[in-house]
Amino acid sequence: MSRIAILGARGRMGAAFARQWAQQHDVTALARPELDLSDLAALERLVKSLDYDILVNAAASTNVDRCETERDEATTVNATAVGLLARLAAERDARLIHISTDYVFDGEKDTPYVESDEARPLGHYGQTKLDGERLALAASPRHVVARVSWVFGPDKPSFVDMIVDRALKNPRVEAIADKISSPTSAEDSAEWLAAFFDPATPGGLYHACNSGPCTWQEYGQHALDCALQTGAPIQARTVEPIPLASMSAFVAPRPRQTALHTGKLTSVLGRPPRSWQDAVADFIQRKFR
Ligand SMILES: NC(=O)C1=CN([C@@H]2O[C@H](COP(=O)(O)OP(=O)(O)OC[C@H]3O[C@@H](n4cnc5c(N)ncnc54)[C@H](OP(=O)(O)O)[C@@H]3O)[C@@H](O)[C@H]2O)C=CC1
Ligand SMILES: Cc1cn([C@H]2C[C@H](O)[C@@H](COP(=O)(O)OP(=O)(O)O[C@H]3O[C@@H](C)C(=O)[C@@H](O)[C@H]3O)O2)c(=O)[nH]c1=O
Repeated sequence: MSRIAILGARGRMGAAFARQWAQQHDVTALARPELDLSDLAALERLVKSLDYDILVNAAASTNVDRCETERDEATTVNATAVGLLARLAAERDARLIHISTDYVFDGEKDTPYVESDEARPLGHYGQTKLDGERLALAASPRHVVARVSWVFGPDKPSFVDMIVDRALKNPRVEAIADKISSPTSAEDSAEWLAAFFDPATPGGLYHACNSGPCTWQEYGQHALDCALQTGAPIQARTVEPIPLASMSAFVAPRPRQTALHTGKLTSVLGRPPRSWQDAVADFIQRKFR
């Protein structure tokens, strides 16, 4: 049994971590009301008062467009606070597991990114997350940075819920068909990341998403197909393709291709993460059960 402190415990990933790990471990789950990452002095006081072997940071400024305008807040929460957490964990010989993103990449590569590929963010969100990664990894070789992408899970709606909800209400739905990445089940990631509770598992940078790339349109179409199989009264059966360039509301530039290669995680787990299709099917079946 490990003593695990989770920050961001009411987020899409943090809530899944808290629920799953509490079954076997001693979990302290902290959300923004208890702990605000933008108040660095309060953060230091509170984290110093905690008892933990593993500190997990799933808190972040995750609104990609807002990060472009609220730049200082994004820098403090996604980078400076992470450096502080990494130092505090290292000082007590504990491991930090910090969650990062595919948006550290510029998306110019045509094949899935590996951990050693150069990161070149297009926007401030990606830049602050990259800065956070570097601060975390510099503080201790035992710390872990897990990059995820297109997260979905039962604790907070995501793109998958949005597309299914639209298709329940409308005869026509559309999604971006010229942007590629690798969806990540929050619940699966809780299972993978538990491998790092063992101090013998090497620290460092890992890509931690479900197996296989897809476009946003393919991701949405598969979610609709799975919802139809459950008998859900879906009106729109086809997700119509639209180009990324048509998303006029997007403030930050989005990378075109950020699928993540999971070979390094596979070597830790002894098996590849299951496919994104299986993980989405499982999620949709439970959503409509
Ligand atoms: N969602 C996605 O598709 C992706 C997410 N990621 C990364 O995964 C991690 C988890 O994201 P996810 O769970 O999806 O996102 P959520 O937005 O669901 O969760 C982030 C949590 O951080 C909390 N938070 C934000 N600012 C602060 C603050 N100043 N102090 C304390 N808590 C704060 C939020 O609190 P509140 O609820 O009060 O706002 C929220 O609960 C993040 O590091 C993100 O960068 C990476 C790639 C893709
Ligand atoms: C893909 C898509 C999104 N949208 C909307 C939904 C939402 O309001 C807005 C932004 O969508 P998303 O949040 O899915 O996209 P985005 O903000 O780009 O999501 C990112 O989140 C951060 C945290 C990450 O780290 C990235 O990996 C990525 O998943 O655009 C559409 O209307 N149609 C679409 O086809």
